[in-house]
Amino acid sequence: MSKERPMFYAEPNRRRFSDPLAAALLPPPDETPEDKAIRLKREEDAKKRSDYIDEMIRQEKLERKKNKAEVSVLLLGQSESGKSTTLKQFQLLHSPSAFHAERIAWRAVIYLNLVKSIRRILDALSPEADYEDHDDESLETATVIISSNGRPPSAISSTKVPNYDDYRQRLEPLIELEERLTRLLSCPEEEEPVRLAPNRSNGFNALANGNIFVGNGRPTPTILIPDRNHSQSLPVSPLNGHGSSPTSQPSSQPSPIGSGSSSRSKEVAVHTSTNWKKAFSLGSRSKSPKSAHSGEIEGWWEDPDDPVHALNACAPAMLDLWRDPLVKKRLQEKRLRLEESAGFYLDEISRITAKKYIPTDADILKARLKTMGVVEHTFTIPYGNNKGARWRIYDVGGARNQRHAWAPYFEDVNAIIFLAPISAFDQVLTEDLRVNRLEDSLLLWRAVASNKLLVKVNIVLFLNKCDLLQAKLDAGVRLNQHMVSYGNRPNDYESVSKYFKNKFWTIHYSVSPDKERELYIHFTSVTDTRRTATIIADVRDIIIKGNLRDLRLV
Ligand SMILES: Nc1nc2c(ncn2[C@@H]2O[C@H](COP(=O)(O)OP(=O)(O)OP(=O)(O)O)[C@@H](O)[C@H]2O)c(=O)[nH]1
Ligand SMILES: [Mg+2]
Repeated sequence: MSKERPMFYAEPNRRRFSDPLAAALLPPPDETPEDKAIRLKREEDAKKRSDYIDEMIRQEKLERKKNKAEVSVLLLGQSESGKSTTLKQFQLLHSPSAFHAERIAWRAVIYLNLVKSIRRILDALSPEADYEDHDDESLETATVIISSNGRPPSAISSTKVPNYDDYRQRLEPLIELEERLTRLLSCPEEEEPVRLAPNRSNGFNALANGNIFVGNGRPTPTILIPDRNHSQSLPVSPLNGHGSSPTSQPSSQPSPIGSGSSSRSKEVAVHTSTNWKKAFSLGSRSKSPKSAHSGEIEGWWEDPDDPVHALNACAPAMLDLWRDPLVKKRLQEKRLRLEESAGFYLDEISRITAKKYIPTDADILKARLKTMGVVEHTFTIPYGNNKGARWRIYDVGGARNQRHAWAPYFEDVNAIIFLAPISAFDQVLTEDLRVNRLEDSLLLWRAVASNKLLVKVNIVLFLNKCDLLQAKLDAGVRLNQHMVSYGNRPNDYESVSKYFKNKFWTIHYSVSPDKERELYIHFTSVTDTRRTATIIADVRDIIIKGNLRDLRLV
């Protein structure tokens, strides 16, 4: 029989000794056509199974690759555009335990925001304020509506507030409190100049100014607490003349606050590395003998040194001041709109000054800390059935003297979320009172959109502070008085927001090095958690898909 075997069987037969699998797969020599059909069917099924398994393995590899994918997102935009607030929303969604763990610590910032707002009001009420020029510090937290000539109105008020001296006296303890809070938050011994990136030719030089500290690589993350004082131009009043305060800064410390008006007019640097959040968290308080024995949790309200006591004692005076119709009138005359910033807390004085006050999510989202340098946060964000991609979100300082720090992040960033506060059309930059804030946003947007390093980066534009835009237009503020190009179009929210969207879109379209690059535009109010969560989910999908496309995974 073996002799009759055709030649082509000879080779496999020889292989039988070295390759048992090949041998096993050989068709039997006496195979009938029926057997052959059955065998072929069996082999076909086996191949199908094998292909299926191969496909599963390929998918698994793909999934693993996807899971390993890292996404870096840069938050850009001018100062007070809402970058840090957007970051807080990401935290709320994707790192809620870390957000909640820091809840108590935000008390200090909220107290300071409130106290500064009160001081801002008192400064505006002082008779000398009529002759005062608005300097940059005064513009920081309170919106100052600029007149059509681009300058804030100066001495236009006439309403006198008869209780002014009384308010000043009753609120005197807040001066000391402001100093203490600033000191507690700033940890001056750890202060050092912010190192900004080398001055590279990145298209931002024209938009940045001065104060460049050249350092190697990426800058040191720092946060600034904006100071709204403008007391240098004011004669000494009880609220300004706090140099004799027993808690004045010791002269050995590099004074971020200290005595005298000049120290208060400076901004205070707060490094993220100083753990200011820890300093104000529950766990940092030493336990009293009572709590040690009873196991009862001791709250900050039992600590006589906690700032809440001074604040709580001043609450009635703060309430009287904020509710006084003459004060409101005077603020109107001075064209100060405190509701737009830390003034939010003024409507919540009783709740915030309560001894057991715990900041709500909304309070934390409204808390204002100015960022300097670049702060990095990482999250694991799930996508589909994946365990999730590692996201790095960089929150930068948006003030002009911070913009040099952005460029080193351009090279390996996957996406940019650019924030433009469109409610700011009637405001000027703190850094340069000659520059309209919206104009600055448009210039900045042009620089980002045209940047060649960013040609492959997904860009998402948040036209932010839409809630404030709506309120402003409802209050009768006219866009065409600040932007002549708006002409006679209707001054309602729909028309104005559409106009801004077109403006930003046109700039992107005309200057983008890649005309095919998609631009995603959202109208946002990033302090609104529910709506922002939906937008963040959309943005997350866009960025992940874009990232996977770049990795050629989809
Ligand atoms: N009403 C309202 N307030 C907002 C909105 N977005 C931000 N804010 C507030 O505006 C202030 C500034 O926001 P931030 O997020 O600190 O601004 P930023 O862009 O990080 O500013 P820098 O750190 O100076 O670059 C904060 O008090 C926010 O609560 C918004 O959409 N609506
Ligand atoms: Mg910030």
